[in-house]
Amino acid sequence: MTETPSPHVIDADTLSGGLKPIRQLILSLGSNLGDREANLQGAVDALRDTPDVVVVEVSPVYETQPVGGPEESGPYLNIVLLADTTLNVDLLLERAQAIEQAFGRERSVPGAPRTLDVDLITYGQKTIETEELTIPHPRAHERAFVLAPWLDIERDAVLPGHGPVSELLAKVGTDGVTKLDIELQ
Ligand SMILES: Nc1ncnc2c1ncn2[C@@H]1O[C@H](COP(=O)(O)OP(=O)(O)OP(=O)(O)O)[C@@H](O)[C@H]1O
Ligand SMILES: Nc1nc2c(c(=O)[nH]1)N=C(CO)CN2
Repeated sequence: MTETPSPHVIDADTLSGGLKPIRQLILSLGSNLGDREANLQGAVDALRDTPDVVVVEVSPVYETQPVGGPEESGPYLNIVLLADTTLNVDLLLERAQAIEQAFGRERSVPGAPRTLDVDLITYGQKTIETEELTIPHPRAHERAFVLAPWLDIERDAVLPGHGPVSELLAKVGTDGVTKLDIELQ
């Protein structure tokens, strides 16, 4: 008896010879508790130490007024990173959350002050909608604390589904976000 080969789907990874595709990734990092600068620098270092993640650009540091969250929230320091990765997006979220934990992040109410927040803004051109993850980040287009530092490191950046970051930032405005004279390594 001859065996019928089982049908299988050839995905993009298979077509590329089994090599995992490289995705360009935008990450937004924020801190408004503890030593905010040290928290951000530590997170950049931890991402640099992550196998299969190459940090390509680190934005200038911005001090930003808290958006949402409880009234007592203090100002944030925010940065944006551009990285290349071959990690799949679930592993990336896992890594981002492990780094948040390592910096003492406690999850309480949404928007609560935090030592470290790492948000995935884009993952290549992909659109992802699962229970754990929405990519592009659903609020990135309206957040000057994401758009301003992103534009600094990628002048022609485009947020998939929303358009050029320069146009989004012009719409949102830059009230409440101030570029600082701090350079992270
Ligand atoms: N693009 C994304 N990046 C990071 N987390 C995401 C994303 N999309 C969905 N999530 C989910 O959101 C959950 C809550 O994340 P978090 O506590 O960091 O929210 P937040 O930072 O308070 O608010 P916001 O999502 O508005 O930035 C996470 O557990 C994660 O599963
Ligand atoms: N300025 C500022 N405000 C926020 C931030 C942040 O990083 N910066 N993060 C939030 C939840 O992710 C909610 N509000």
